[in-house]
Amino acid sequence: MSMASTASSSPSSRNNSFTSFRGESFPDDRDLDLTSETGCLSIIVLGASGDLAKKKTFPALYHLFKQGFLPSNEVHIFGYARTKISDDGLRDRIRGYLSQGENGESEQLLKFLQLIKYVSGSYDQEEGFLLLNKEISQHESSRNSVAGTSRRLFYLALPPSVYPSVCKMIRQCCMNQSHLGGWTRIVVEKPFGKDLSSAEDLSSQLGELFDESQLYRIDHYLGKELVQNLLVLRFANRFFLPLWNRDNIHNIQIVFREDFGTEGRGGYFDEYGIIRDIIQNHLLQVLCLVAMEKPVSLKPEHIRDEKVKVLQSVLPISSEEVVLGQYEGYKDDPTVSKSSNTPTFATVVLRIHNERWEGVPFILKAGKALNSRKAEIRVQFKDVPGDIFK
Ligand SMILES: NC(=O)C1=CN([C@@H]2O[C@H](COP(=O)(O)OP(=O)(O)OC[C@H]3O[C@@H](n4cnc5c(N)ncnc54)[C@H](OP(=O)(O)O)[C@@H]3O)[C@@H](O)[C@H]2O)C=CC1
Ligand SMILES: O=C1O[C@H](COP(=O)(O)O)[C@@H](O)[C@H](O)[C@H]1O
Repeated sequence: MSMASTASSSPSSRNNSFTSFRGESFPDDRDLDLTSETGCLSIIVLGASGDLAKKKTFPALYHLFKQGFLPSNEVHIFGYARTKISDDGLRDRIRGYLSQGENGESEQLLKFLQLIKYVSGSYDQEEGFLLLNKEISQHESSRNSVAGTSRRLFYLALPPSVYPSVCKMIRQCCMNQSHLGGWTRIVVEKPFGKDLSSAEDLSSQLGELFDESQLYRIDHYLGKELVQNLLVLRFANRFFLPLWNRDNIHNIQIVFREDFGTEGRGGYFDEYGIIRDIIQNHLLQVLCLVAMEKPVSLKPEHIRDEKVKVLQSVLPISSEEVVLGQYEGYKDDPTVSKSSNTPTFATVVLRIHNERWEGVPFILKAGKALNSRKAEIRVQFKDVPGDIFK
């Protein structure tokens, strides 16, 4: 049995999910907070010059805009990065990734682009962030918003190495005075750090600056339909329930492949590589959903608890069960170091030591610049006894 999600490579038809696992299907106690959900909203995309911003963040915001969730009289969008470009420069970069009307640019698209302003600055100096704060405050006062009553959402479309300094700058220069009913929230991307110690450091650094309720850790694979459907497939389906175990399943493959390379993303990718970029987060999340026991309920905490048990049952990986590779031409990308040995392809076999999965290999594979673009979960059942088909 194989479940796949194939993405088109045309910019305008890419999957632009903006859902974290705090989506509607997984209600969270924090969603019941009666903090302000109306009034002036500033969305600040940090790293706006980059790949994530153009391929996913701005297109996702555009989808929300088209559906009426980002009314022009309340919302303003700010892009922030070091690259020195104008407002129109940023609009030109993202325009091709936003779905357009049949006759060229729709009025809606033009209205959306007009909501976007760009501010250039560094990630560790006050100067840029003070300027950003000034722009946000100007937008708030133009909407007659009383200081402190408005909402500020900072989306870090940046390599994790700069999260601590960026968060410090936001804390120092750009906070909304939330005691008046508004709020400041921070969305951080995967990977969360580089290894265990950097992840723990990052956690404590962010924890010192923000309350947990202000922090949103995103993994966009959790918003994909195929991934969201896994819970239903596993736990609301009598057909699969009795089969989902070592007695019936021979192996499970969770595969991610892309038919394009890093394309100028070396500033982020080369420091992290395919394991941290894809396997440690997207594929492990999928593995957890495929392998976990039924959670007590759909509450995020209950799902998380079951995922943690799966991860705790994974045996140390054997080096004989790992393959690493780098595609030819990777180092020709000017943003990649000429001496890089960062893997762009990896296969790793994980073994889950528990009653359900003992002896069933979970084969995780991810690669860039391969011959097709697909994300796939392949469940290979055992042969039936007395097979007559060979
Ligand atoms: N690209 C994608 O499809 C997805 C990416 N992500 C995540 O988003 C984050 C950003 O990825 P992506 O946009 O692809 O990466 P990019 O390489 O495009 O980086 C984004 C921006 O960050 C700045 N930047 C890049 N490298 C560095 C560096 N070493 N130090 C400081 N600033 C830097 C650059 O802006 P400037 O120089 O102008 O300041 C760049 O435009 C990563 O954590 C990634 O995991 C998540 C999901 C999908
Ligand atoms: O997180 C990431 O995901 C994208 C692939 O996402 P998809 O939704 O288009 O499948 C990948 O290209 C990128 O390297 C990685 O950072």
